[in-house]
Amino acid sequence: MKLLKLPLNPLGLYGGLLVRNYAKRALKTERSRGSLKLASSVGPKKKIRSRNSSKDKSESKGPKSFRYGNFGGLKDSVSSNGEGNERLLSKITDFDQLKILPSVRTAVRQIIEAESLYQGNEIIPSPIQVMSIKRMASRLMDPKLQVHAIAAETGSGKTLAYLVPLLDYLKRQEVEFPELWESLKDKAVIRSVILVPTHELVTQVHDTVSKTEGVLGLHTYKWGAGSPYTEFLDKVKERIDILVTTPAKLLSLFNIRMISRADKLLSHVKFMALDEADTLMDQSWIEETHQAIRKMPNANHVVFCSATIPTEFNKTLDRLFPTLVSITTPRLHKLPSMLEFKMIDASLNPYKGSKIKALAQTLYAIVNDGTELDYEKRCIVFVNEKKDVPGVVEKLSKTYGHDCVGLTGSDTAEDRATKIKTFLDPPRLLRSATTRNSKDRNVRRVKVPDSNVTIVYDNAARTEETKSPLKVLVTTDLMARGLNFKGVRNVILYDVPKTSIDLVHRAGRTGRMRQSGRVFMIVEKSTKSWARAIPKVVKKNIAIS
Ligand SMILES: Nc1ncnc2c1ncn2[C@@H]1O[C@H](COP(=O)(O)OP(=O)(O)OP(=O)(O)O)[C@@H](O)[C@H]1O
Repeated sequence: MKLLKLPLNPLGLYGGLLVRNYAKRALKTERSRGSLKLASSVGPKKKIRSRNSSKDKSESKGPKSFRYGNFGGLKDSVSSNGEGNERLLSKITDFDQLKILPSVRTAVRQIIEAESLYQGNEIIPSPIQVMSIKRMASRLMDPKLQVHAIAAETGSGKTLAYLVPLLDYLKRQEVEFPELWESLKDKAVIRSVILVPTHELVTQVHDTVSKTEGVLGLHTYKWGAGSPYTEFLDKVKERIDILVTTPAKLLSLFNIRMISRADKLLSHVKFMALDEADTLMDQSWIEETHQAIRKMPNANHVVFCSATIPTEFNKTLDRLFPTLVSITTPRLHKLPSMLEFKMIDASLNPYKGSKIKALAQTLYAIVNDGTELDYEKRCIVFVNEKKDVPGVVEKLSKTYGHDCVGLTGSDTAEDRATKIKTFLDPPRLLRSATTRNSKDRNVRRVKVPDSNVTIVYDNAARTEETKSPLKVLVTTDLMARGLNFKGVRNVILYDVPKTSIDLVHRAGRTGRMRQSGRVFMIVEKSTKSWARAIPKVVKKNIAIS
């Protein structure tokens, strides 16, 4: 499809353009002083090329870097200014060294203490947090539009990487622009918006954001699946400093009869963040996302955030926002460093092609391997197709007796929230750490034939009072994005993911923020050639592209 390139104004203003592969309409973007005006021109509706029809370039090129799946599709992760970043990251090891208001620093520490499972001796900013806070602090209050794209590996603390600048912006606006603040503080306005793709993420991100209300006196609101309009209206009357919602929900503002001027509510939004941005800018989302962004024309800051930068997404952002500043860490597109990656070949004995048997064996190994002895174990099983979830759940529950739930987009929002809670919460302590008499504890290691899986039999895990129950969640990519499964140590890829993007996000549900984690991938005749290299890629710390 020919790209329709319209003239770029030397002052950085830019005409419309055709967002290839994603949008059906030309996006016409122009920028006036300090504000972003996105007006869609009714560009000719272009047929969206289906992703599978595009010949995957990596197939023709052969394995230049580690390309994976039908089409790798990840932008080669050359992090900008590698040298400089290394120096910066070695110097800054404390939030006190970052230019943020003391009250915001206090709020950040409270959030991390309340939420993080990482029990290091002191709280230190993660690399992406250092880089994004440092980068944005320098011109945070400039009246001109600034666009940033934050990208780092899964579980690296990206939420705070965009939230800290947002909090600092709101609080500095109050202090440095007192007249403006006086005119806003008692008004029905929304000051900033965080857009995410799923209602689970609305809840998760708002749980974090709401922890700032006490120390920073901010009014936050999550407008999720079940939130009634009347509740929203009550909240907005009291001013909403940070609204966490989805693009569709934000757009529904314009369908509420009781709100005559929804545009006025959003005219004061000065900071917007799009988390899991490559999803929000994907072909199935971009219409809504584009419209939602257009409804906030006076934003000073637009921050895109993701753990993966698909090539097309990168091109789209470059064309939509030529002044965009990308902030990436050297670990972008690498699987978490603490991850153990194991493969089970279902085509070999004893599975003889049965993936469900391979899955059952892996779960058996997890139950009996003596890990997480004093805690309830949890495992997430990812399948490629929603239609396969019930069958896998049925087999695991009925044939193998596992405590197993299935979760897909067909579930109601309430059911999804109930089912996922056990996996998002920190691990449940089963009993005080029982001392095991080491002399009668024996551990046997049995290697599963033709695989790199070793089953560790630990008798301490098998006696009734110390048996660790295992809860299993079977789901799809719907739950692979952004969800912070706290302390989940095991992810099983029942199907080989179709793309590198899916692989990175699924595997990234474990091994988060310097914690250990294991990924077991079940391969079969048709997939093992692709997948064979992955354990080495992880071991050698190579980026997946
Ligand atoms: N500086 C820090 N020190 C310790 N723990 C942290 C720090 N920053 C964030 N965390 C914790 O790390 C975990 C992962 O953070 P977060 O969910 O923001 O990661 P992410 O990069 O957004 O992951 P994903 O790419 O999967 O969305 C959370 O439990 C969070 O509380």
